[in-house]
Amino acid sequence: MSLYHETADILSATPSTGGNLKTRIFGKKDLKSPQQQIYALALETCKWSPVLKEVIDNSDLLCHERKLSPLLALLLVHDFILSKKGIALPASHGLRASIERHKARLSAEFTRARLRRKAGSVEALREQITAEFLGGAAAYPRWVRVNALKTTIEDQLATTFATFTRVLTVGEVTASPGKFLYVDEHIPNLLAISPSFEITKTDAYKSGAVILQDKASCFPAYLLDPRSEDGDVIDSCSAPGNKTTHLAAIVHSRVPEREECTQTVYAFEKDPKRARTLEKMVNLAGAKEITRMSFGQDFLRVDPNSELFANVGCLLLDPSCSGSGIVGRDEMPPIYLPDIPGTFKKPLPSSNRKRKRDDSDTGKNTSQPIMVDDDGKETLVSSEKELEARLEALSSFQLTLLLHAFKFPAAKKITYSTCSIHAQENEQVVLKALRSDIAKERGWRILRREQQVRGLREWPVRGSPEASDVDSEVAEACIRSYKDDGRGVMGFFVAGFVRDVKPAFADGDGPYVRDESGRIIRDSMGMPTFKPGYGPDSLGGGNRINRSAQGENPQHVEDRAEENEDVEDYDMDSEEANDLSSDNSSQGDSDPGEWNGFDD
Ligand SMILES: C[S@@+](CC[C@H](N)C(=O)[O-])C[C@H]1O[C@@H](n2cnc3c(N)ncnc32)[C@H](O)[C@@H]1O
Repeated sequence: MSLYHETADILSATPSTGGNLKTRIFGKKDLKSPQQQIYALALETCKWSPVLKEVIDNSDLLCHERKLSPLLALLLVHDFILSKKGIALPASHGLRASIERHKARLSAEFTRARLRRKAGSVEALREQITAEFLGGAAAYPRWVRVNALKTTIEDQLATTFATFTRVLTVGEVTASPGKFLYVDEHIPNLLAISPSFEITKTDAYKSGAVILQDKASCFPAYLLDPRSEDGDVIDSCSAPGNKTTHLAAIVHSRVPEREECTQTVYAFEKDPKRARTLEKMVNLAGAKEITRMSFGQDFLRVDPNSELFANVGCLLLDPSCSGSGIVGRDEMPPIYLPDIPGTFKKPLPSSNRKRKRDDSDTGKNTSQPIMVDDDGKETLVSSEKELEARLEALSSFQLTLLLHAFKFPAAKKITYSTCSIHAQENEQVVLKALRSDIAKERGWRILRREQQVRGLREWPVRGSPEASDVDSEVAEACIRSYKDDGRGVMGFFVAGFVRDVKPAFADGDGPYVRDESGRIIRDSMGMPTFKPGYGPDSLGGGNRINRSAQGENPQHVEDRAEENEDVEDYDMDSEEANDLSSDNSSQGDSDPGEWNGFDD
């Protein structure tokens, strides 16, 4: 089936199919065309559909080409008029011919549609259409993290953003159309720019010099504040890699000139498919030297007492969560279909097809909302009870992960974050962790507000006192953000934990016990550390290149990266591009396999 038929199928699926555009595409296993190409075509066609509908209706295309469905016509005319490469079919293909036969008429109608909108050029029309399409989302700026591994904020202000007008508040960025820019006051190297600007078309974006990352999503790495004296860093749940590359940039920025970086960022990602996205992002961001990735590795299976991690002083935990803080998560984009000749005008599909299960055939609307977590995993939540059960499962996994992080012998700083607004996944996990035996044994405490890095100490939105069991120190220490509160960020939560650590291997009561080969077999608490099948020892060392173990040929990774180039014509932002594989299931579904080693 062609790209156009597959995309039409996705867009014509009834609301009962459930899911938003992303989950419908990336959750589908049997697509022949590249998922990101289908996604970009579908999204751009929806965006342009008010104009394309006019062009198709006024040119009588569907009267002349009876075999074309309205959706197929929209998709083909989109590419014919707006894609640099035109229709992605051989010149002799019937579908392509059915559009190109009407070349003159379609082009003329497109010009008329542009002039009716008083747009002086196609570029001006594109800006107008993008702003209209963004609708409510236009209240959110585009957050752009300047990647210190590749460039500086000064360079970017003088090049990529040279034509922007600098404003003093984030609200001004979205208040009126145009090109506005705000240098964030809380997070270093972060900019907010007008959402209609097509940053994905810039060299800075394509080269990884700038990364699209919501402001709140920059909180964890900044709060963790890894310094050279903190040793190595772990990112336990890494894909698609926004925070991993942010960590690497912070580590890099602290290496004195002419000195080598001695720190390593270890990045774990349980889902092998998402791990490939992580790899692409790490490479593009120039973070490969500092980062060591372990593909398909469950962080819970990592032995904290392995020698490889003896120098790990910081851990960032950003586990799977309900994703309830994500902006625009629940919606399918509106699409305006051309009229079918000889029929009554079809009413336009509702502009916000809310994610409810409805049974259009029977006329019954069963209204069963679907919860999509931040990995794209879908759960039907038809009652409060089901939501509670889902949150309970997520929070128990999140707590397990946090308690596992507490076990790293040299660790002295941890951040825990979610893009959820639910207290069960946030303050409640923090409280349970603080009250745990391991926290008490190892001396973990909350990172109090006054101890936090300046930007986050000054960030005004804090944890909920009720959710923190009225512990005001914990509530103040927790950092939150809410969508729709005018600050232009997504809903997010982060808290930090700290403890004092004596010099390496002095954790707890005494030194480690090693076997003849030097391997640690008992930790400082006298507990055995080696379990067969766990940790790097089980495969004879942690530095093994693991691609072949997964049947992954490095060349294939390159090939896929090249395939993705095809979507350059479309506006696909990094969250979209990076979140290529939202189809994984995130919890409790892994083969309790073994250590896969790090990619070198
Ligand atoms: C919220 S996303 C991480 C986003 C990432 N930190 C970023 O900023 O780009 C959670 C990720 O954790 C992965 N994950 C879930 N459980 C895991 C585990 N036990 N070990 C390693 N990765 C895990 C999921 O597959 C998912 O990719």
